[in-house]
Order: sequence, then structure tokens, then C-alpha cells
Amino acid sequence: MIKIGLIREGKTPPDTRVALTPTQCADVLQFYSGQIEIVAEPSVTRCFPDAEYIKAGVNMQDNLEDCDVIFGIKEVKIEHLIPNKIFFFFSHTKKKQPYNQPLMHALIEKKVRMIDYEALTYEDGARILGFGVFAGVVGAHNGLMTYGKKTRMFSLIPAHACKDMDEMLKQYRYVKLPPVKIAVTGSGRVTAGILEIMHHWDIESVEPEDFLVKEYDYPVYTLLKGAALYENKNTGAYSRDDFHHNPEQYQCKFLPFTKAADILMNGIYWDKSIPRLFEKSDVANPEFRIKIMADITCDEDGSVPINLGSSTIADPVYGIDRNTIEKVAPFQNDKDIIDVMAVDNLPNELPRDASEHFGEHIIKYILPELLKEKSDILDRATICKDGKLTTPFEYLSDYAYPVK
Ligand SMILES: NC(=O)c1ccc[n+]([C@@H]2O[C@H](COP(=O)([O-])OP(=O)(O)OC[C@H]3O[C@@H](n4cnc5c(N)ncnc54)[C@H](O)[C@@H]3O)[C@@H](O)[C@H]2O)c1
Repeated sequence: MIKIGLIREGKTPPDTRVALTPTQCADVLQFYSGQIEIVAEPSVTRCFPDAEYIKAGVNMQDNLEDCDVIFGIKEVKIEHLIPNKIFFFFSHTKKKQPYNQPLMHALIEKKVRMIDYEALTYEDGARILGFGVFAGVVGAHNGLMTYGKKTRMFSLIPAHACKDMDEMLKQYRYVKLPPVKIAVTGSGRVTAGILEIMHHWDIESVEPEDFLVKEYDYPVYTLLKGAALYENKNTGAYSRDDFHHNPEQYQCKFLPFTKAADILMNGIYWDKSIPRLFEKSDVANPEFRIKIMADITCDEDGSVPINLGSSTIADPVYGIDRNTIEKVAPFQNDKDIIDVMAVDNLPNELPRDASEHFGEHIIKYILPELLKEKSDILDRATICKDGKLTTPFEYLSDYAYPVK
């Protein structure tokens, strides 16, 4: 019998998402009767109230010491780590994030087996689960909400003020979009979420070559990924594997789209070795047409170089003066101001839907692995165990081991 504990999120402000919803817990308890037990720490901030868990047959426990496995979402507070237990959460330690070094030291000292959701991958490295789809959904919604507000054409209720995604989508019925042109970038979960919103609005998809030269009398989007976005500097070719391994040998082909699109919805994977979509200096060009950037990828000074830092769910958009690259008030119907949406915790705007989606993947892909004697998937995603880093994560040694 495996006893699973759902931890109370400890960050401030607290994350309201959870790894398994009450209904999912009830299903799991029934399906895995005699094999899996689930308890939860009481929480006043979780998006599903304690009463719903109790009704689903999940006992509330103030202390998770008797659990075998603990599921959280965000970084667990050091004082909440229980020695020698298995913890699942998004640790944000894989890139040696300095702010999580004390947490990493504590995981080692307390001999916790830490399994990072982000490291749960198939053999080829593709990720098994994540909240990206909801980041794309909410980010695209925010992008269009910003367009409506900036142009004074329509207004939308923000996702976080809606009961759930259904309520958010229902608003679209009453709004007819003008012939706006949207460039969508990326190929992963975030982009899948953006495309879901494009479909809900019935926005027509067009080929990149047509998007560059044509105007339409209805709203359109074009999807830019892979060979449509990058080319090898020497050969002009694109190979996915080669690009992933040698991104510095590639250049980005996005610049012409800055002159053809009204809105950018950015969902690419990006790190410092990957070329940016454009440079800061490009935005002052009078031909630069994009007026709204929903930077869902959201790296400060990253693929969208006029991302001047993350914004918040409460205040999601800032303006950027095209000439000075300084922050100004958003939603001004002014051709010299580009509005940037740079919220970095978008799935939190729809926590119930996002948790449900995440929980479905936990049930389908992770619970069966937990019940196995040995799981390659869980082994690959284990960053540390028994007070040591696992072999694939030894590159974290200078970061993870406390200096004696
Ligand atoms: N703003 C937010 O709230 C929020 C939330 C979730 C994700 N994000 C960000 O959005 C971005 C995309 O996330 P996702 O969930 O779609 O990711 P994903 O893992 O689902 O997809 C990433 C895509 O990028 C490609 N890729 C993977 N490794 C690559 C590499 N080394 N070089 C180039 N391409 C690579 C993959 O082929 C895949 O198609 C990430 O940067 C993520 O941090 C933001």
C-alpha cells in the first residue's frame, strides 16, 4: 500500500494549484483500492476546498510524516521537508537557480528523494507532463484582451475572474474580432494552448508565406516553428536535432513577420544560446507593426527582448515606448507604444482546470510507475536521493552539496 500526501503549498503568495483534484482522488481510491491511500494537509488557499476532498474520501492530516510519497506543486519550504521521503514538485533547481540553493542543500541533508515534474521525460527527453497548455490558453486570452482594451474595440473578463475555462470561453460568442493578424510561435504545450484559443475564436490559419504578403478581411493567425522560424547560418537548412544541439549556428527568420503581424503570441522554448525573435533596436523601425506581445515564454530580455521583467496576474500588461524602450502605461491607443503581457505564472489564473489537466497526467503516467518495483521514468526524474545527486544531475555538484 502506498500512502500519498497532498501538501499545503508554502510559497507566498501561495500557489493555489494541486496535483490531484477531489474527483480524481475519489476515482484513484476506487480504482487502486487496497494499493493507494490519499490524505491531504488542510489548506485555505488551495483552489479546491478541504470539504470537497473530505467528501471525496480524502482524510485531512496536519502532518504527512506517515506518507510514502508527497505531491506538491511549487518549491516546498525547507521546514516542510520530511527526511527520507519521496517528494514530487517543480524544484527549479536544474539550472542552478541561486534562490533555490538553500532548498537543494536541505534536500541533500535530509536525504529526500526529490523527483522534479519537469524532469519526468520519455527516453528521448520529451516531457511527460506540465502546465504549459494552460499557460498558452491564458496567455492567448490575455493577448486578445489587451488588443480589445488598447484598440477600445471590445472588453474581455480576465481568466482569473472567471469561474473556470468554460466561463472564459463563453465570452467569445459575443465578440467579433476585426481582421487582426496574429503570429504564433513555438511547438510545445504552450503553443498547443495558444492554438486552442485560436480555434475557439474561429481564427483562420494561414501559411507563413501568405501571412507575409497578404491582407485579409477576417482575423488570421500563422504558426511559426522549426524551419519557418530558424535556419542554419551557413546552409540555410533546418534540422530539429541539430538545432537543439547547436542553436548558436542558427539564425532566426522572424524579422519580416514583425512587419506583417499585429499581435505576437510567443510560445517557443528559449535559452541564451538560441537567437532572439528580433533585437531591441528593431522596434523603432516605422515598419515594425506588432502592437501587442503576449510573451508566454517569458524570459526577461529573452526571445522577446523588450520583455523588461515579469508582470503579475493582477497587473499583467505594461507598455513599452518604441523609441526609448522604457516602461510606460499600457492600453494607450498610441502607435509608439507596444503592450507586453509578461505574466510568468499564467496557469494560476485557471487553477481548477489546470489542476485537473495535470492530475489526469499524474494518474495516467505517474501512479502506475509508483506502483512498479523499479521505474526508469521515475529514476530519470530523480534529482537527488539518499543524500546524493543521481548520475544525470551530478553537474549540479558545486550547487547542491553544502560546503562543509
Ligand atoms: N508564462 C508562463 O506562465 C509559462 C508557463 C509554462 C511554460 N512557460 C514557458 O514557455 C516555454 C515553452 O513551454 P512548453 O510547456 O511549451 O514546453 P514543451 O516542453 O512542451 O515544448 C518545448 C518545445 O521546444 C522544443 N525544444 C525542447 N528543447 C529544446 C532545445 N534545447 N532547443 C530548442 N527547442 C527545444 C521542443 O521540441 C518542444 O517542441 C518555456 O520556456 C516555459 O518556461 C511559461
